[in-house]
Amino acid sequence: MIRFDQVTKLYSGNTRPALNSVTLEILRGEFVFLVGASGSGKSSFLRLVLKEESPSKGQIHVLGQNLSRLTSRKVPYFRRNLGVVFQDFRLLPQKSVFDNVAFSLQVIGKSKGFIQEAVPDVLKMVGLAGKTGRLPHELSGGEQQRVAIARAIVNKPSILLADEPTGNLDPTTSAGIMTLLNRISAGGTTVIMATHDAGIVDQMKRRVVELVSGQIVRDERQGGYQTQALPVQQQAPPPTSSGFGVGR
Ligand SMILES: Nc1ncnc2c1ncn2[C@@H]1O[C@H](COP(=O)(O)OP(=O)(O)OP(=O)(O)O)[C@@H](O)[C@H]1O
Repeated sequence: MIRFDQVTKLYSGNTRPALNSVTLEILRGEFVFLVGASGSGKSSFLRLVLKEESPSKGQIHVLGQNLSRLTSRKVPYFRRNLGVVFQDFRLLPQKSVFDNVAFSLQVIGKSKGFIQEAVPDVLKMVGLAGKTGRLPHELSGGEQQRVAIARAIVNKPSILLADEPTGNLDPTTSAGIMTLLNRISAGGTTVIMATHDAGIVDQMKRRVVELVSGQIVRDERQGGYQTQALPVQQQAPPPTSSGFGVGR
């Protein structure tokens, strides 16, 4: 579904690559958390999947296509298979909830009939059936993110990329958004979510890929936000010790 083969991304003017020889495969239907400090390369990874950026070295395959062979004319068609959600929602402020979602279908030429059916369906799925006429500023942050998610999934993409989707939300609202993303994943969509939210990652117990300075340092099946393998060792002292042997 998504394959990175020794992908390096060096932005012009930088001396250190944002991604450094990253090799990774993500299968259909997986839910993957991308974690790592600010600047470790998470957003760059997502932008490369979307072909918003091109790698400096290495190959990327998404949905069976080698992205280096995808001509710029074909990129908009390719992106129809991918939904994207951001931390700051990025809704159109003058358009209603309905129109924000409908707009993404209008621009790809969907018929009026299709839009009239698909938009209410997806708004119901994200729990906004009663708020279709509101403007974004008349919604809470969590509701705005639900609109953004509805917009991202209304065309039934195979892959949903989420860049810190809970970054602006309180823990309870974030939990609601995660329930929604979980449901989308259960429907067969591959979800890749970059996050700094340790609580969410620890709770979900999904695949965790950790980046440090553009390199993958951990890829765990049911991981937590922080590695379990590093030496935060709280082992019981050996039976003969007094129990105060730390540091010896
Ligand atoms: N368009 C760009 N031009 C130059 N350098 C960039 C560009 N985008 C990102 N970088 C650099 O690439 C590195 C990785 O950035 P990236 O945004 O991928 O990290 P991140 O893990 O998503 O960070 P955050 O958690 O803060 O969003 C950083 O050093 C950043 O300064």
